[in-house]
Amino acid sequence: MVETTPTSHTFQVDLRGLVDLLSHHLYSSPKVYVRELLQNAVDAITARAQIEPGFDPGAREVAIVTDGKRLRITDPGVGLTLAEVHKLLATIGGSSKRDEEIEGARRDFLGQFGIGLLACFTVASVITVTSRSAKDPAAPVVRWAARDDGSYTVTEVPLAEHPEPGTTVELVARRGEDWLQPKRVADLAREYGSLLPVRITVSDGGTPIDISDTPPMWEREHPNPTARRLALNTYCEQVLGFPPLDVIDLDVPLAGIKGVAFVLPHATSPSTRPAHRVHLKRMLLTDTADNLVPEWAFFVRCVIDTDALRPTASRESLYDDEALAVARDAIGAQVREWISRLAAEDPTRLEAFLAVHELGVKALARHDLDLLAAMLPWLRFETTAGHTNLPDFARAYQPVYLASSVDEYRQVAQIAAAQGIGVVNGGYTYDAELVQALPRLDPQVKVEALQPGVISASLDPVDTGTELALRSFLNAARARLDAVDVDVVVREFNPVSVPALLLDDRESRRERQRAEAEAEADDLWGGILASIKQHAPRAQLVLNHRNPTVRRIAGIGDPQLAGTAVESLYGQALLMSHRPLRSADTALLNRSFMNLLEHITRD
Ligand SMILES: Nc1ncnc2c1ncn2[C@@H]1O[C@H](COP(=O)(O)OP(=O)(O)OP(=O)(O)O)[C@@H](O)[C@H]1O
Repeated sequence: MVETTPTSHTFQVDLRGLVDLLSHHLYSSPKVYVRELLQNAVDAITARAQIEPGFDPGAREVAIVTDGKRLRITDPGVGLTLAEVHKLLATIGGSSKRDEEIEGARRDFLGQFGIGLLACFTVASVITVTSRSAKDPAAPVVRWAARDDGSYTVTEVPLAEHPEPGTTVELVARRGEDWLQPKRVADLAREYGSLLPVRITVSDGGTPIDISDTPPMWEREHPNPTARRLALNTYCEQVLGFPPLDVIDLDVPLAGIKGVAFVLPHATSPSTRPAHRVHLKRMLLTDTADNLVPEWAFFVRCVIDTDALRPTASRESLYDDEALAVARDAIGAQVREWISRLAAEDPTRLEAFLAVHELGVKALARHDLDLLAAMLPWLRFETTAGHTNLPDFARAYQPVYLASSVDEYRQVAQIAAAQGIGVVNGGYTYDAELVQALPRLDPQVKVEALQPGVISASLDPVDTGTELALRSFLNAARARLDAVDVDVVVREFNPVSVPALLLDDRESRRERQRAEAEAEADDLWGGILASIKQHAPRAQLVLNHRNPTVRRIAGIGDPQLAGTAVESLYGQALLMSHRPLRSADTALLNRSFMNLLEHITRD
C-alpha cells in the first residue's frame, strides 16, 4: 500500500544477518577474536585507572584460561553496571570509548566502533559476560549471555560469582572449532598482546604462562650500543625472519610513532608489497601494513608502535588519512637522514648497503638533490671510462654524453672510448634521470644526448687518393646494402680492431621498422603505413680503413665476393649493436654466410 502522507519509520534490522556480517565478513581471519578480547580487557583497565586514583595497570593481570571448548578471560577493569550492559553490550555499535564526556581520554582506548565483541562469534556460539562495576560498589554482578542467532539474556547473579570489580568473558566453542585450543590461544595472545602494558597470562588449567614481553625491544635499556644492536638483530630475525643489514631508529612524535626500520639484507624489487609490523597502543594491528613508508624506501621493513594513527574498522590496517601521510613523510626523512649519515661517517657500511640496494637509492636520489649530492661519489655508472662515479667522470670528460639505451651505448662505447668521448650508459633504470640532474648540482657540467653525429664527426675521412681508389668497391658495397636501406662510407678510426660500425639514429630506426611493417602488411594497413613514411637519414655502415681486413676486402677484385664480404661486415656490425634483426637482415646474413662457405669450399 502506498501512503499519501509521509510517516516516519526506523530501519528494521535482521540481527542474525548483522551478526553474521560483522563476525564473519569484516575480518580476514577468526583469529582476531583474541585481539578483540585483549583489547576490551586492556581498555577496561585503562578506564578504571582514569576513575580510581592509585590504580596501577602495570601491576594488574589479565588471565586467560581455556580447555579448548570453553575460554574465559578475566580482567580487573572498570566493569559494567546493568544499565551499561543494556546500553553497550546489547547495542551493536554501542561503545563507551567515544562518549562525549571522556572525549579527551578517547585516544587512550584501543576500541571505538562498538562491534569488536561480535568478532567472538566467528569461533563461539555463545558469549557470556559476567561483570562487576568498579564505579559503583553497590552495583550487583550482571550476566549478559548472547547467542549467535542474535538473542541474549541479562540477569543479576550472586556477588560470589564475581567478587572483585572487573569482567569475565566466557566463550563456548562452536562445534568442531579448534580456535580455543590452549596452544593456539597462547600463540595468538603472544602475537597480538606481548607488548601490552598489562601482564597477560594464558593457562590450560595448569600453571599460567606469562606471554608479556615488554617494554618493546627498541625501548629497552642496554649496557652499550653494540649490545642493543645485537638484541635488535635477534629480534628482527625472530619477528621478521631475516638478519638486518642495519637498523634505523624511528621517532615521529607528531604521529606518536616509535620503533625501528630494519634494512633488508637482500635486494628487493620496488614493486614487492612491503609488510610492516604496526602496533597500535602496543597491540599488534597488522604485520602486513603496506602504506607506512614512502615507496622509495622499499629496502626497509619497520616495526613500530603508534598511539595516534587510526585503524580501519577491521583493525587490520591503518586508515590512509592525512596523519598517515605526515607520518610516512617523517619516516622517509629519517631513512634519508640515515643514508646521509652513513655517507658522511661510515663509507664502508654504505658500500655494503649499496652493494645490495643501489637501485633503491638511485630511485630515492631522483627526488632529492641533497641526497644525490651526498650519494654521487658512491653510486656507480657504466661509462666509457669503466664503472665509475659521475663526479670523477664529469671532471675528466666534458660534455658528458648520455646514451639513452643500453643498445645505443653498446653500439658506440668502444669507438667513443678510443676517441676520448665520454659516454654514460643511460639505459639502466634511473641512470638517465640522475645524469640529467648533474648540471643542477654543478652548473659547470654539461650533459648532452648522444647523437650519431658526435661519433661520426670524430671519424677521420680517408685521403682523396684512397677515396678515389676505393670508388668501385664502394659502389658495389652500396648496391649490396641498398636492399637493407643502409649507406656505406669509409673512414679511419680507432680502435683498429673494429672493422665496421653501424650508425643510425632513432628516427631512421623507426623508419626502418615502419617500412618493414608496411612490407608485411595487407593492402589497407600497408597503405596507412605508407602514408606516414618519413625521409629519415639512412643508417650508415662506416668501414674502418685502418683495419687490415677491411683493406684486404676493399682490394678484392671479384665484385661478387667483395659484396659478400661487405654483407658480412654489415652483419657483424649489426650483431654488435644488439639491435633486433629485421627479416631482410636475417636473409642477408644467411646469404652472406652461405656464400662465404661456398667460396672457401670451392675447388
Ligand atoms: N571487558 C570489558 N570490560 C568492561 N567493558 C567492556 C568489556 N568488554 C566490552 N565492554 C564494553 O562493551 C562495549 C562494546 O565492546 P566492543 O568490543 O563491541 O566495542 P568497542 O571495544 O567499544 O569498540 P571496537 O568495535 O572498536 O572494539 C565497549 O565499548 C565497553 O564499554
